[in-house]
Amino acid sequence: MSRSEKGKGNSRSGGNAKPTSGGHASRHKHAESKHGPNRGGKNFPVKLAMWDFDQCDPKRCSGKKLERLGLIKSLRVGQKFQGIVVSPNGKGVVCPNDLQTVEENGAAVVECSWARLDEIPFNKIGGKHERLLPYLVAANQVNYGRPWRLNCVEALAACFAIVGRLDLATELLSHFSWGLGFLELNKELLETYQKCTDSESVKAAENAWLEKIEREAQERKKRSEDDDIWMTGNVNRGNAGEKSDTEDNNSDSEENPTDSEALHSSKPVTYDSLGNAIYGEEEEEEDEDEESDSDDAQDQFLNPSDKISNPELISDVRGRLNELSIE
Ligand SMILES: C[S@@+](CC[C@H](N)C(=O)[O-])C[C@H]1O[C@@H](n2cnc3c(N)ncnc32)[C@H](O)[C@@H]1O
Repeated sequence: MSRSEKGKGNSRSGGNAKPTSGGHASRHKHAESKHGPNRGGKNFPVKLAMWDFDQCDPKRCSGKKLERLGLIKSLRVGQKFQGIVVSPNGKGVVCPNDLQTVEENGAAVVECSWARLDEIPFNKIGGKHERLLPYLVAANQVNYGRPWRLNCVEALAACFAIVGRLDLATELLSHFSWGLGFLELNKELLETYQKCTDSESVKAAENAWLEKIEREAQERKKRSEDDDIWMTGNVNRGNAGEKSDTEDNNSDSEENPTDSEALHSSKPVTYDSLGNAIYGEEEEEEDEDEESDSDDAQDQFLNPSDKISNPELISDVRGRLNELSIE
């Protein structure tokens, strides 16, 4: 029986989705001509594998790119993997104690769409060492800045970095123009996780980080509300914004608008990493970034805590926690 026939048989007994079992001939031809023979994932120091359910845009799919490069091997439904399986179906999180398993048996991912996880027959794939990833922020062009939603190459690299093999993480990500930005964006967090031991200690570090960024967001919100009340001045005086001849009110001039004016203006307010409010001009820059190539857009948030200190993102984080059944 050929490999693809075996895959078909197994996927029938599993869920609805069928993995592509290594892709069709033309893709292999492409891999051979451009990057040398695809040796089924043998071009990397440790084993890399994926179950590919062919649900993503092939042009943007990091798993397919790794396959074209001959770095990763495709597994079929029904086939289990002995190394660390980084999966939304994981129970514990990847931890430094996983180092030996990674070095001896490698790491695998599930190449599928985040929107179609319910189609994946998780009971027919995976292995003994299925793991979630702790809180990390995506740097890829599709989900840039989103916590937990890493793509396949980021997920594999995160696993390597957490177990202390930053060399493998760097090597893998260097095949992607935005790749090393992932390590930069998550530097502090990855260093924190690397200092842990087991799954529980990584989880504790993750919770401490989440509490910290949530506390910071609350503090910024409170500071902005306090400033607002303070700068509004004595409402009993009526003409709070009117110029007077006293020195105290000199800053209320057109040339030097107060924070209150800025806060009440229609211009949007953003915050820098120190919690300082920035009014107006920043928005234009962000718009430019949005329109520009997403590689440039990465420069916006180099500190993960900056990105998450935003009420919308906090609720996004909570949403992801629920989606991934993380307490
Ligand atoms: C849902 S797929 C999306 C792949 C994407 N289309 C790409 O181009 O790579 C990403 C895979 O990476 C792994 N992954 C990413 N983030 C994860 C997390 N927070 N916990 C566990 N696994 C994760 C899982 O194997 C997951 O199925």
